[in-house]
Amino acid sequence: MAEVDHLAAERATARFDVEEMKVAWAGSRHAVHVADRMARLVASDPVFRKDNRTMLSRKELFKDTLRKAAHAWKRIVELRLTEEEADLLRQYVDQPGYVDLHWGMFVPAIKGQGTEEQQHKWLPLAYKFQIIGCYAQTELGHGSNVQGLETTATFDPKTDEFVIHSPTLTSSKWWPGGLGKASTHAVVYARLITEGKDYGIHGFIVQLRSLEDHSPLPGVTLGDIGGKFGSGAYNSMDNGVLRFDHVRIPRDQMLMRLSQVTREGKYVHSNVPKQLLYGTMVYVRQSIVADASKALSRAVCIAVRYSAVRKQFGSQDGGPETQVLNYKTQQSRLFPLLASAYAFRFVGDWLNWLYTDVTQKLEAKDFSTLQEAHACTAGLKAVTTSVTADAIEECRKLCGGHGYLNSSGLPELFAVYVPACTYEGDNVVLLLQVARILMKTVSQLASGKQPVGTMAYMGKVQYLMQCKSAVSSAEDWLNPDAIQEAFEARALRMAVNCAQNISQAASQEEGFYERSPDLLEAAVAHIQLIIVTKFIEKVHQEIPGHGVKEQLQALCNVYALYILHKHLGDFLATGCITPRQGALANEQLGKLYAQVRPNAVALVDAFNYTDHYLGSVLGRYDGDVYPALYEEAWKDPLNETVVPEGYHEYLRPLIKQQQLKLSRL
Ligand SMILES: CCCCCCCCCC/C=C\CCC/C=C/C(=O)SCCNC(=O)CCNC(=O)[C@H](O)C(C)(C)COP(=O)(O)OP(=O)(O)OC[C@H]1O[C@@H](n2cnc3c(N)ncnc32)[C@H](O)[C@@H]1OP(=O)(O)O
Ligand SMILES: Cc1cc2nc3c(=O)[nH]c(=O)nc-3n(C[C@H](O)[C@H](O)[C@H](O)COP(=O)(O)OP(=O)(O)OC[C@H]3O[C@@H](n4cnc5c(N)ncnc54)[C@H](O)[C@@H]3O)c2cc1C
Repeated sequence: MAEVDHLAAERATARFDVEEMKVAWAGSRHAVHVADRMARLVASDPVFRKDNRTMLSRKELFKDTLRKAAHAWKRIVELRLTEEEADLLRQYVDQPGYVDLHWGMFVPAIKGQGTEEQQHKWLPLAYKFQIIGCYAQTELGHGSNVQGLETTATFDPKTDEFVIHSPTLTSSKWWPGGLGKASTHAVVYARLITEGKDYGIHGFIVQLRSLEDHSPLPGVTLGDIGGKFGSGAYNSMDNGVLRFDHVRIPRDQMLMRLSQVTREGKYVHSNVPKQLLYGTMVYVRQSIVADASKALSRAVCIAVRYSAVRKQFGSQDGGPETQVLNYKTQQSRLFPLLASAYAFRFVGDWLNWLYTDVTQKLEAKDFSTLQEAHACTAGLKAVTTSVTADAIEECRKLCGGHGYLNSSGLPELFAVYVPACTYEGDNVVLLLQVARILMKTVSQLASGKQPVGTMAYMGKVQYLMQCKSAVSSAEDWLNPDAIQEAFEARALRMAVNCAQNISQAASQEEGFYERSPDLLEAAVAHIQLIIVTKFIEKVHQEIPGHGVKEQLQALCNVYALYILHKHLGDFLATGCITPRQGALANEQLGKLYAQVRPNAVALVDAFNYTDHYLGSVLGRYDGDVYPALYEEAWKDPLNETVVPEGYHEYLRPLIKQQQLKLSRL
């Protein structure tokens, strides 16, 4: 705890119990305690220091990542941490590295697509780090279009092996994290060819490097793909390139849970949907949604605390300067982001529940919710990452000039975060998947088929296509039913409009292609409806703690009315609300910001982030920003010498030359 709390006055104005809000944010009292313990464990360990990260060269940064990963593993083993604790510890280490892909994709791919026998063989090795794995799907020529991958896995019945080959330059695996330098193994996605027939993309476990000296195995060419956006940031990750020259692997290294190749080379597909092959991506997409709320809340925490500390311009009578957080423009830019952080947290929790539920159903051979899981994970991944990436940049601007310094933590957070809009599915490509499912659902309405899950509202088509909002005062917008109805009507009408336009095209495919920009917006409207709905449902639950429910209610309204205001064109164009009702929503939004203002600092305190995890001099808990900024500047390598290197070669001759010229005048 800080000795001098420059934000004490802010904390004193909070009208709710911060400790109970921590519980609401984390999900349970247990979750708060575990997270707290792990965060402090990391913060107090000098190996996990990260304040110098942006000053390291790529090689130093990579070595630092290896050191941190090894040390984290040592601590996990020494302290016998549970899986939950270990995950949190890695999160607080806060440096992207090969372990993210090992635990996040390699292990889940084997769990999801390997037979029990294969799991029994490979998982214990992975769990003990006797092998290190990555997920090698994307190629130089194709990422989004998975069916377009070119790597081949041709079965050779003579030797009972698959021959893995990269037939073209564009078939080189390109991007997999952990592949470049660290992984010994990969789950490689390749076209399965047997008995002369191409059966499409399947997963194979392939060893890449020697377990003795880490050198590439014969026929394997691999390395790192090069430096990436920003200093520090995602450059700690060894995203890699990989080519195979007729590399042989035993037949039983094909992941055979969904389909098999027999000893004779016969292809057998189990009676399951082929999309289960994409299961690892679905799993990671849902975890990326949870991650979005973490990244967004970090940026917002920095911007809120700093905005409370920073003062600009005085009162007209020469009194004290104004905290920039008191400017209405600052509030209208910042508070919707604060509300979004909470919204994403709760929708992330719900998505995690949905994913668990779908997984259990799949195990019982019930595939009925697969489409719902795909639509929700793809759509929520796309919307939450796009918003978060933009929001981090907005938080940088909200911090003025100091936000541009590395020591603010925001440039690195942005650089680390933006690829989330691309990896695990480009956001536009994913939203078009949602749109495809929306169009399918609309087309089935006429046949009387009742939509289910998050599409259930579309079943109210008769009502939602003609309903008119009853809002007649700003306060009416505080009614969750009014909000819910407006969002449902907007989403449905946008989808139906798209479907009608598509039906006028020469073919469904051509119509979809022509209308894809509108479809994107319809998909966003549907996903925003899900986020609003889940926030409203959360607030309806019993939430203990003085004032906690009231604050969450206010944030829920901020989120919904901000989206309504931002996308007013949609609501007006579809006739869901009138211009007057739009103006009333904006009026209410202003009142809500005033309600949030005294609670703002406490609302970000409830994220319970240590100064180490935040990694920002602007976001310090104690608000003592200026001495920290001043001190940080002196740590820059440029300040190691008073006179810079290069002075004698370039500056002195220049200055002397000018002096000489002047003296000749
Ligand atoms: C400051 C420091 C901070 C440190 C913090 C550290 C954090 C670190 C976090 C690390 C997290 C992540 C690391 C990044 C790792 C990245 C990994 C990757 O990127 S792996 C590669 C991912 N690749 C993709 O996502 C590719 C995207 N493309 C696709 O998913 C598909 O190809 C698709 C869906 C676009 C098209 O597929 P296809 O052509 O086969 O399908 P159709 O469109 O024809 O659809 C057919 C049919 O299938 C249904 N479908 C499609 N996908 C799925 C699915 N996943 N599940 C279920 N069903 C699916 C689709 O709806 C159609 O259904 P139908 O009924 O036939 O209409
Ligand atoms: C940091 C990072 C880490 C990654 N880690 C891994 C990993 O561990 N393993 C792995 O296998 N891969 C990984 N990837 C690859 C990643 O999954 C792909 O980059 C991603 O799926 C996007 O595919 P792409 O690069 O082919 O983009 P493209 O599909 O080429 O996208 C280019 C543009 O075309 C647009 N576009 C493409 N298709 C359509 C369409 N049908 N309709 C409209 N517009 C379209 C996109 O919106 C985009 O604007 C990683 C990528 C990054 C950046």
